[in-house]
Amino acid sequence: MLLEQIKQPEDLKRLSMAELELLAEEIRQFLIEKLSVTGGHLAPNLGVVELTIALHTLFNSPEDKFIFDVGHQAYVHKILTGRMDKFDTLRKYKGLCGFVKRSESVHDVWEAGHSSTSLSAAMGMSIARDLKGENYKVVAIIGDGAMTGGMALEAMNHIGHEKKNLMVILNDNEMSIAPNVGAIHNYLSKIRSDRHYLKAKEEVETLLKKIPAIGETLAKTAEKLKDSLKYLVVSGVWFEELGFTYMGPVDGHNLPLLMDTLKQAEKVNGPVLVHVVTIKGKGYTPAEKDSHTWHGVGHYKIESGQVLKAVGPPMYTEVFGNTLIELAEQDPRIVAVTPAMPSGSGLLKFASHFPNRMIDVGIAEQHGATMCAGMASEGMKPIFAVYSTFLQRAYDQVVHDICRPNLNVTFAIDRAGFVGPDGETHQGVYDIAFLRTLPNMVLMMPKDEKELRDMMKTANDYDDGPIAYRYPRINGTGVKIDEAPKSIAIGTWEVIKEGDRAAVLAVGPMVQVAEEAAEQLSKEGIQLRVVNARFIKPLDEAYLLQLANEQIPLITMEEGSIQGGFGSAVLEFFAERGISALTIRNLGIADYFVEHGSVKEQRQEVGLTAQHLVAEVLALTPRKRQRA
Ligand SMILES: Cc1ncc(C[n+]2csc(CCOP(=O)(O)OP(=O)(O)O)c2C)c(N)n1
Ligand SMILES: CC(=O)[C@@H](O)[C@H](O)COP(=O)(O)O
Ligand SMILES: [Mg+2]
Repeated sequence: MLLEQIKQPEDLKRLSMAELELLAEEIRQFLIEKLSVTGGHLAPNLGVVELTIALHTLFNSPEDKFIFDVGHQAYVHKILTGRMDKFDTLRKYKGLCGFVKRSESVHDVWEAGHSSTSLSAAMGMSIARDLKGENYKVVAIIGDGAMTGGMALEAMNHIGHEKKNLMVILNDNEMSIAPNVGAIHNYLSKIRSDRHYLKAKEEVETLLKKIPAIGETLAKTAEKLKDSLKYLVVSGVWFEELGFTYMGPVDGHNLPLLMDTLKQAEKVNGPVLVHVVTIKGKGYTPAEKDSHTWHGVGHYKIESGQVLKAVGPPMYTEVFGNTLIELAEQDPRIVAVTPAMPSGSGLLKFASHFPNRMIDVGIAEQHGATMCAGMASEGMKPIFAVYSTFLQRAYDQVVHDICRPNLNVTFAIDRAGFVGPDGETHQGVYDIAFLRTLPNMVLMMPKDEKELRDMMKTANDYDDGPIAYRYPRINGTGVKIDEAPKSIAIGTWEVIKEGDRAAVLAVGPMVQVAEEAAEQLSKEGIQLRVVNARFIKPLDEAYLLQLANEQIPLITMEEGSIQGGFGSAVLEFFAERGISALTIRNLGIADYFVEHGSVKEQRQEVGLTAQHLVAEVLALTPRKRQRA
């Protein structure tokens, strides 16, 4: 196996082209086999096998810098940089990260997870390089989906103006997670498919080569002819207009051609964009046929291509999608907006019911949020369906365009809390802190999927400004959800279980954790009160004052950052009222980023389990345990 001989990129340089092509196939088989057990981003990585081999063969990482946009397509890079033997731990707790990770390798120079940052990082590294008087290569690898992200366009604008020496590899597989959307996507399709342009360009180039040593003038004229042909045939090569030398489109699976093109690109002065056309899922038929599903998968059977789904009650996401259909049938104001995550956000079925009321704006959270504000200002009821972590990208729009003018935008915040294998770049653990501080915002989290439905109804009946419900990337509890959803009075909490030893104010899935702890404690005669703190903003102030009067020790519990989170809100509430003689503990995520693993392992790591809560209650109220 050639693959076993590749411990570092320089090992590639001694291979023949035929061996490199054989290596590509070995890497494909390796990925298909390993990921059938670990799961992961299979289709994106199958699409960049040749591209990654070419980059590591022609350039010299880590002196030359490879910047992978999103970084979900860096498995081949990891294989070629000495981490092949760690793939059994891919996305596992304390194992190989599913994204680029500086602490894993000197070859990992830029971490991401969120899309469209690579060009800005490349510009920054190029400026630093030039100021240091060095001359290494800076190469950004960005997908056609990521290219639709606003940051990428901001960076293109700057790069094209400054004319720094850097290379952008546009990996164009026509897919975001779902089929790519937008004018840039359409433009790329046009360039990709403009056969007569490509043929005419080849003819002109062949003709030029046939003319023996042509004079300087004629050569310049011929070059202009070729360029005008480009402008003539392909309406304004947008990238060239922006100041890049555009090269391509080139077949990203034809290793000799790809390497020739990259060698040419390396000689270009100033910014160069190489348009590489690839097939997402290349080499594994199920993934090629349906790269949407195979963008990110769990375990699967290689032969059948059957992806093994987690058994159990429906995911919160599925309940959200189904309930939104029920609400939309009653309320024509409802429009769902997703930033490139129609499937992940559970909106595919909604889209089939209401094709013109589900809008995928591409990887454009900022645009999506403010577009919702525009719709709300005209009387619609937009539902911005967004992962907690990706909502971070649109924070100013939430503040400036939605909360300040108090517009009727609903935020359906999925992946709220720990997300498991995607790890630290994707944890949905900051939105409580960054939303609860905003005037006019209402923020809820349900204890189960039935309450999610009620919260969706509450939000739909609420027309007094922005309102958000957040829900986790886990299965529901299995509670019956056949009743019509009912509105909940804004700012009211729910006492799940009475108790006098201490009271836990639990947010979302922490209610189940608290109930488990209460059951354990009750066996020892200790009654823990469990309160479903389903409104994070506004707090249930009347109930908090009642708790203060009872002088009962309080524990807040949230799967979110302690700093600025729900617990902080409770502390602020009492402090503002001069109520200080209370015993309060805040359980949540301390001040650090929690890495990949399972949700269970992440909760265990930060102390959000029933055992931790039991210990906290006993420590808080050291009265002796009575045997029941
Ligand atoms: C800001 C942000 N929004 C959404 C996502 C979710 N996401 C991850 S990969 C991806 C599609 C990327 O498409 P492309 O850049 O074309 O890469 P490909 O998977 O096709 O190789 C999306 C939408 C993200 N990572 N970051
Ligand atoms: C790389 C990326 O950001 C997405 O593919 C993300 O991993 C999807 O997350 P879910 O699997 O939770 O939909
Ligand atoms: Mg793509």
